[in-house]
Order: sequence, then structure tokens, then C-alpha cells
Amino acid sequence: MAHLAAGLARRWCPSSLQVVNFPVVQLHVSLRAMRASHTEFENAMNQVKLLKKDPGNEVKLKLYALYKQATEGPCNMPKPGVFDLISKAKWDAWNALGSLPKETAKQSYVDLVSSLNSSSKSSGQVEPRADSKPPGYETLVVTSEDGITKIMLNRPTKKNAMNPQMYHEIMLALEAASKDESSITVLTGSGDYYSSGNDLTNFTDIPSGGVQEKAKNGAILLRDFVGCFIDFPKPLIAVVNGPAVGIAVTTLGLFDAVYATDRATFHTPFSHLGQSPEGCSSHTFPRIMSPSKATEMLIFGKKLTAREACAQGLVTEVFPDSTFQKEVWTRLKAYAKLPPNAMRISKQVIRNKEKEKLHAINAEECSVLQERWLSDECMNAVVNFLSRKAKL
Ligand SMILES: CCCCC/C=C/C(=O)SCCNC(=O)CCNC(=O)[C@H](O)C(C)(C)COP(=O)(O)OP(=O)(O)OC[C@H]1O[C@@H](n2cnc3c(N)ncnc32)[C@H](O)[C@@H]1OP(=O)(O)O
Repeated sequence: MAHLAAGLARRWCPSSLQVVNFPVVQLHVSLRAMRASHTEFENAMNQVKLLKKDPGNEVKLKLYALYKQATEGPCNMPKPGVFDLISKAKWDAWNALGSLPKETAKQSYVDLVSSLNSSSKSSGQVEPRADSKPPGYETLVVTSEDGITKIMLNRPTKKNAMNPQMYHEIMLALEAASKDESSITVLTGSGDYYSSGNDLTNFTDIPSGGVQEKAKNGAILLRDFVGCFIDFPKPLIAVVNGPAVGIAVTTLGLFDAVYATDRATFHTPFSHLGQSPEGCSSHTFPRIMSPSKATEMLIFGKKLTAREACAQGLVTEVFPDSTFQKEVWTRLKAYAKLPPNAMRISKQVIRNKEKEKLHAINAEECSVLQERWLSDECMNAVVNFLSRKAKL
């Protein structure tokens, strides 16, 4: 490892320093910044060369990977030999990004560089404090053991509402999980909620290009985010530890199994918010639960209990809250011991025929939502929530 570190420090050229590291420092990704312009990307590349402090090999590798992904797309190089440690580390980092879209990688790169800049500005030459946060995701806790990669949404004080940073980090965590040693991947929430869906404060940051640009960037982010669920290659399990709202519910239709505590509820208040269905739910929900039941949820915003959601096929099984964690994890650990290749291939057989269709549906839903976000109905609903006149 020391050899690798020394080699990286010696041989890293400035242009390959460009990387964005979600895990490292808090990223202030606003709607304004959801999609990096070419100029922003170029500026970020220049800023990397001016960094006063060496960001360390882990960050350099991430910068390198994101830069390559942003400029060339998915890793297209032959895998270096095992003894070529530096090239292999770089190849691994790039390859781990899988099919992450170029635009997302570009934005991640810009955000990472910006976070590196602000952290070096705020700390100057001073060494990091002993109690400063270790490198890692800011909005997630990701762990991997017993053949299971667990991605836990971690904004419990905001009921795990999804802000732009969380969307990006989930995409990165899914990409990494798709390539790691685990056999199955789990998404769950910390605290009392699974997730309250889209963070409604996302609507407050108007970019210089105005609301049109904001809506356009939001639609791109949403399409990329949902696309990662459509393409995820291993069994993907939701451990729904509490209420779920909006996009946290719709994406469940793209999971392979959904286990819920009896305390969970499922709610998609799109009409109340002046919005329309996403997460491919316009297709998956009518199929899973019948068109009229889907109408009650997706159009009328009917909230389902966990048992109702299970009766309608959205949830696989419901457990008493008191034994939920113990029972679910015991079961998942047993499933994770099954032959991973067989599970992956079976998922392909079950899901692949639908993938193209799901991507098309995703694109259409995003384009409809892009318009909805500009409507008075949507703006009024968001203002009402933010001014605390409305709670769903
Ligand atoms: C770019 C991609 C777009 C994807 C499109 C997605 C669409 C959706 O997901 S639509 C659904 C959006 N979600 C909501 O409308 C839920 C809004 N939240 C609520 O109605 C309530 O907060 C609650 C029912 C989820 C929980 O109520 P309660 O138990 O009374 O807790 P608080 O309201 O006090 O919440 C604590 C804290 O968390 C903040 N918060 C909760 N959810 C959200 C949210 N979705 N967006 C922003 N902030 C949220 C809430 O404001 C409180 O904050 P503080 O006041 O600062 O403590």
C-alpha cells in the first residue's frame, strides 16, 4: 500500500487530478448546480491544479475516475495486470463508476473540486481537527458485510428527505455496490422514516437561468437517478423501516423485494403537490396493484398502510415493528449465501426484457414532470409546505 501511495503521489499528473469525491467533504449541490456547464467543468479542472493541499490518493483516484467518466464515458480500457498497481488502482476507480452518465460525473467532479476548495480555504494550512468527520458519504451510511451491501439514507432529522447530494450519493453507492463482492444490496433509512421523498427545499434555489433551467436540470437528475434502479444488476431489496413518501415509494416498484415494518405507510401525494408520477410508477403500479388501485395512490394520493401495500403487491412481507430488524436481517443473511451469479442471472432473465421500456417510461415521466414543476399548482404547494401551511 505504501508503494502504491508513493507511486500515485509521484506519477499523478495535474490533469488526472480531476475527480469529484462525494464521500469526502460536504457538497453544497444546489438545483442551480445540478448540471455542470462546460465552463464550470473547465474551471474545476483548473482549480484542481491550484489546490494548495494534496487531497490524498483516495480523492485523487475519485477525481481521476470522475474526470474519465465525464469526458470518455464508462471505462473502456483493458484491465491492467495485477502487478501494475497504480494503473490498476486507477482502472478500478474508473470501472467502479459503471454506467454513471457523463453529465452526472461532470457535476460530481465540479462538486468535489468545489468541496475541496472550500475545505482548504476554511482550514488554510491547519491540519484537520481530530474530531473532524472521516471521509465518507455525507447523506448515507454504506456498509458491506455478510454478502450484503447496505445503503442507509442518513438525514433522520429531515425524515431522510432526498436533497441533490443524496440523489448523487445514492447513484454512486449503487454503482459501487453493483461492482463489489456482495451478493445483494439493501436500501433502508435511519431513524423513524424510510424517506419523506424529494426534499421540498430543493425548489427554493433558483439558478441564473431561471425556473426553466431549474426544471430542466431536475428532470435530468431524476432520469439518471431512476435509471440507476432500472439497471441495477443484483437483487435489490428495500428494508422499509418507517413511512415512505413520493419517490421513496415509486422506486419500490423497481426493487426485487420489499420488506416493511407494520409502522410503515406508503404515500404518493403527487396531485396535492401539483406534480405527476415518477420512478416508472405510471407503469409499474398499475401492473403490480391493478389500474384502479394505482389511481387511488398515484392520482388521489391515498396513503396505504404496510398491510394494505402488501395485499396489493407493492410490499413483499410485513413484520411487527418490535421484531422487524432481527427477522429481516436474519432472512437477508441467509439469502446472501445463495450463489451470487445464479441470483444475478435470474434477475437478468426476470427483468431484462422490460429494461428498454422502463427507460422510455422514465424519460417520459421526467419530461412531464419538468413541465409540472413550472406550474402554479406545484409552486403554490411547495410554498405552502415551506411556510408550514401544509403537511401531507
Ligand atoms: C429532482 C428529483 C425530483 C423527484 C420527484 C419526487 C417527488 C416526491 O418525492 S413528492 C413527495 C415530497 N415529499 C413530501 O411532500 C413530504 C413533505 N413532508 C411532510 O409532509 C412532513 O414533513 C412529514 C409528513 C414527512 C413528516 O411530518 P412530521 O412527522 O410532523 O415531521 P416534520 O414535518 O416536523 O419534519 C421534520 C423535519 O424534516 C423536514 N422535512 C421532512 N420531509 C421533508 C421534505 N420532503 N422536504 C423538506 N423537508 C422535509 C421538515 O421540514 C422538518 O424540518 P425542520 O422544520 O427544519 O425540523
